[in-house]
Amino acid sequence: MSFRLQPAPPARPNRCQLFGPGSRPAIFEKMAASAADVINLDLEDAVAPDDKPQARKNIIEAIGDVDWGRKTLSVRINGLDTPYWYRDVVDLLENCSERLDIIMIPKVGCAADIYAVDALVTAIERATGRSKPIGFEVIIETAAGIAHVEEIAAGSPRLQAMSLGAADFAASMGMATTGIGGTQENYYMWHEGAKHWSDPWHWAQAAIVAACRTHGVLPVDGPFGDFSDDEGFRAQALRSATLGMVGKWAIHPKQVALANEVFTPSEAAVTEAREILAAMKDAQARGEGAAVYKGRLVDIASVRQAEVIVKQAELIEG
Ligand SMILES: CC(=O)SCCNC(=O)CCNC(=O)[C@H](O)C(C)(C)COP(=O)(O)OP(=O)(O)OC[C@H]1O[C@@H](n2cnc3c(N)ncnc32)[C@H](O)[C@@H]1OP(=O)(O)O
Ligand SMILES: O=CC(=O)O
Ligand SMILES: [Mg+2]
Repeated sequence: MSFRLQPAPPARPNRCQLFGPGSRPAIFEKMAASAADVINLDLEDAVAPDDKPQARKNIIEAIGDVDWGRKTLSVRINGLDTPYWYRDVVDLLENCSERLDIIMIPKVGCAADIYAVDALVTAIERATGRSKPIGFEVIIETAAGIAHVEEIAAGSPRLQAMSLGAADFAASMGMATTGIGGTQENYYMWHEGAKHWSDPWHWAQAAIVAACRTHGVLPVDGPFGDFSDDEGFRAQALRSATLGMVGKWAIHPKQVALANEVFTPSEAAVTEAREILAAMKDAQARGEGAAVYKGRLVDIASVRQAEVIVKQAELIEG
C-alpha cells in the first residue's frame, strides 16, 4: 500500500440508479416506489429542449412533494456545453427542498468542469442558507472524459459517484455502433473457425474503477439500452461487478431487480468470505500469515478481498 491510504467511498448502497425524464412527472411516484437505491430525475438528454423549463418545475415540485423514502435523490443537469446547465443549477438549488442529495453532471471532460459547477453550487448554498451540502456525481461519456478520468475523480470533495455513459461515449469515440452497452456484434476475436466476443467497454470501465478507487468515489456502470434483453443486461452487470463497479443504471423499471440481484453479494459469496476471514483469524492465532481454504491459498490479501464482500453485504443490510 502506498503511504497515501486509499480513501473509502461514500457508505451507501448504489446498486441501481433508476432514470426517468423530468418531463414525465406521471412516473415519479413509480420511481419512488421502486427498489432502486438511487433515483435520477433527468433534465438532460431524455428531455426535449422546449420541455426543459417545465421539467425543472416538475422536478422542483416532486423533490419536495414525493416521498422518496431512504433513496439517494439525484438530478441530472445539462452539460456545460449547453445554455441550460446554469439555469438548471440556479432554479433547482434556489427552489427545491433540502431533500435533494446529488447533482449529476454529464459529459464531464476535465476537472475544471466540476470546479465550475462547484463554484456555482457553493455560491447558491451560501446565498440561500441551504444547510445540507449537495453531492456530485459525474458521467464519463466523452473521449476527453476518459482521457482525464483521474483528475476528474479528484475534482471535488463533493464527488460521490462516477458512471460510464456508454451511448455518448460510443458517439464521442466514433465507435461503429448504435447500441447502448453490451455485446457488440463486430467486436470479436477469430480463433479456430469460431467467433469469441470481447468487451469493448472493458478498458473504459477499468480506467473508471481505478480512478474512483484511488479517490474514494463510487464507480457505476451506466445504461443498457435494450431493455427487452434481460440476459444481456445481466451479463453486462456481472462483468461490471467483477471489475469493481458497485451498481448499474436502469433506464426501464424492469432492469431494477436485475441490477439489485447482480450487485447484492449472494449468500454463498458472503458465507465464503466470512469463512475465509475465520480461517485467517485461526491462522494468525497460530502465528501463520497464510492458510489453506478449500484447497487454495488464502493470506492477508484474501482478507482484504473477503472484507470487500462482507462490507458490501452489511451496507445493503443497513
Ligand atoms: C443514454 C441515457 O442518457 S439513459 C438516461 C436517460 N434516459 C431516461 O431517463 C429514459 C428512462 N426511461 C423511460 O423514459 C421509459 O422507461 C421508456 C421511454 C424507455 C419506456 O417507457 P414506456 O413506454 O412507458 O415503458 P412501459 O410501457 O414498458 O412501462 C411499463 C410501466 O413502467 C412505468 N415506467 C416506464 N418508465 C419508467 C421509469 N423510468 N421509472 C418508473 N416507471 C416507469 C410506466 O409508466 C408503466 O407503468 P404502468 O404499468 O403503471 O402503466
Ligand atoms: O448518458 C448516458 C449515456 O450513455 O450517454
Ligand atoms: Mg449521455
